[in-house]
Amino acid sequence: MQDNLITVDRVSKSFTGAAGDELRVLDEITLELRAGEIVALLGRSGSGKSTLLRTIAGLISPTGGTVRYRGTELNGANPGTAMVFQSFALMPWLTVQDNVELGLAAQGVPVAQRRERALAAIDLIGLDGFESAYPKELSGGMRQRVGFARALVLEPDVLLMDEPFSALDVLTAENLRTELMSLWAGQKFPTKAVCIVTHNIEEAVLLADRVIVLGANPGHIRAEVTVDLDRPRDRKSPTFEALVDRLYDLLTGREADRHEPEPTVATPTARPLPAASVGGLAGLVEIVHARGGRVDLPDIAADLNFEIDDLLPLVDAATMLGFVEVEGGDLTLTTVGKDFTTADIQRSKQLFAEQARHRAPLVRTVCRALATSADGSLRAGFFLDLLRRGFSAADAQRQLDTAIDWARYGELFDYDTDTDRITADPAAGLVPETQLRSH
Ligand SMILES: Nc1ncnc2c1ncn2[C@@H]1O[C@H](COP(=O)(O)OP(=O)(O)OP(=O)(O)O)[C@@H](O)[C@H]1O
Repeated sequence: MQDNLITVDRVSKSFTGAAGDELRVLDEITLELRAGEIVALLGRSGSGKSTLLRTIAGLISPTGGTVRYRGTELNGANPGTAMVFQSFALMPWLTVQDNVELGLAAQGVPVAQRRERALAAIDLIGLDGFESAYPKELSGGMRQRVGFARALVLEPDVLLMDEPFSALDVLTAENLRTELMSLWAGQKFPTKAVCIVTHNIEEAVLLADRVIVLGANPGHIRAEVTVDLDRPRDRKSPTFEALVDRLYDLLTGREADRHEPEPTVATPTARPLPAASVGGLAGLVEIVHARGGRVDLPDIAADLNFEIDDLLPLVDAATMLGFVEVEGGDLTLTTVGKDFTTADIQRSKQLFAEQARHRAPLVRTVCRALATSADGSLRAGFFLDLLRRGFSAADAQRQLDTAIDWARYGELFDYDTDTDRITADPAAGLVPETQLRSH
């Protein structure tokens, strides 16, 4: 049996918003990190990956449930972990050597030993000769090497990594991943397990033994997929591609066991609007049409050089509006989607408006509220206040911005910067014309 290092036991986490409202970010997460394995936490933006990783590191305390390290419940920072950050998080005024020594100094390790251990970590991670350099003198890839050395020098049982390659260019990221994997395969790697947060499916399949797929609203475990492929892994092998397809499916498909209401009846907080502009989602529908009405998602992501986080909101938006359907990693154009993309601009706007009004919960809610208003207009703050019950302030604003973008295109309503009000478009027929607010 594998040695269990960290246990996350029914962990939930809520944050308190500015208005005193509670925002649930993690919901009853249970998982184990065991010696000898690399685990990827895969999910879209906002699914709580970073919050979960920080909870494992003991930097955030859970609202419910416990995190245990070797059987002992955490009470502060997890002594068995060290973290590599996406942003590198180096001290600009310290040299490479001093940056790497920092954590050892905090642990009270004597100076001579600190030097020796830091030099070994610097050597291991390929930074030999850069000991006296300052971060600003290094390329992004070299800076992240310092990030790795600084974590590895602590010889943690579990190395935690929060999107460590996503701030690097493609080639640098690939080189660093490959090097990391060969170190992991060798005897010198000073940690027993790795847990990496990523929104990049291929990265997860490339690195991990197990991929834990997180869903959002609130963050929960959707599925766990074992990656039983020999290393080094070949991205082009059919088994690799099949796993990528499966993970795409898990990230885009509906969850049978969760009661996600249909967009036609859901409230704006139960089915948030995906962060997609009209241009973006219309572009995706156009591509699906141009490719014969059916496409493989991983293929278009690769062709367009898109990362999953860029593409999925567009897929979600097009699905919410009923323009495409998703199944098994494939996107299929619907009849209304085909009409939308082939019709003339006026008809296309009309179709968009009809779909948005019925299938985009926030657009529907705003339309209804405007219809019951005295003059077809309401303060934007009214909607923001309502949204703050289910979203953070920034997310509530983003939701309203998306609704306005969609409604403006569909000529349903618009935002008036002078008055800070949302106003029905006379053409939409939401309110009798005699009632409309005059400008
Ligand atoms: N300190 C905080 N206070 C309030 N809300 C927070 C806080 N930290 C995170 N959140 C919210 O929790 C949700 C999940 O955030 P988190 O960063 O964990 O997600 P993620 O999956 O890592 O996303 P990303 O890939 O965008 O970082 C988001 O809606 C975010 O706004």
